[in-house]
Amino acid sequence: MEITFSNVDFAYDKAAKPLLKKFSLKVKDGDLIGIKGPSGAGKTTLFRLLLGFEIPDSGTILFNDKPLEPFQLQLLRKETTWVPQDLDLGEGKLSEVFYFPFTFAANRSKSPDEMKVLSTFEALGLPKSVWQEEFTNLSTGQRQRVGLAIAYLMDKNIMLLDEPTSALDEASKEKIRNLLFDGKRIILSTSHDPWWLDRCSKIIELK
Ligand SMILES: Nc1ncnc2c1ncn2[C@@H]1O[C@H](COP(=O)(O)OP(=O)(O)OP(=O)(O)O)[C@@H](O)[C@H]1O
Repeated sequence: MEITFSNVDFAYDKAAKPLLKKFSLKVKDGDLIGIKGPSGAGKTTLFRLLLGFEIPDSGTILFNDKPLEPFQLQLLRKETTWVPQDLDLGEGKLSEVFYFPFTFAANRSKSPDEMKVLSTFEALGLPKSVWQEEFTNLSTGQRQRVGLAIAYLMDKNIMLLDEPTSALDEASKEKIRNLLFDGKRIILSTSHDPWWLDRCSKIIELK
């Protein structure tokens, strides 16, 4: 698979200076991309453009060499998981809310049994006890690892990770990298974390 941003300009406020100016990037299977830059530089906006929530003012975004027309966008979305920095699964015990992302048609076939979920939690250093906890009572780092567990279990070819290590200790970071990075899928990550950026195959800096 291949994703290409070619000379993309984008502004939310069309009267203001563009947020992204002539942004170009080519990524392919096995790439682990780190996108860094100050808050507000447009890192998350790149994900929104890729998923078609925003449209470039000029330039093109290609998925497997084809423009993101509705059909191609649908194909891309099917292949993609986005893990936000602060996952919100709503109210309820984790064992109840965990399956919500697996209720969507594109993910239903990936819905894991409880044993698989708990063994993934173990691999990410999450104690089994969190399964019966209220999701909203989990720590930020635990919620983040739940999001990454969901991404792992969905097993998509493209992962968009927002600050994947921001609330994690070094041991957990290592576990997450080992679990998610299989050398085959595309991982696009926003990050301020030198530890994570050091392990990326390519770093993009937004000003
Ligand atoms: N839907 C929107 N409508 C208008 N402006 C927006 C919208 N989303 C983001 N912005 C603005 O665009 C700029 C870039 O936002 P973006 O979330 O892409 O930044 P970021 O680099 O991911 O920041 P952070 O590191 O804080 O997450 C910010 O100034 C933000 O306020």
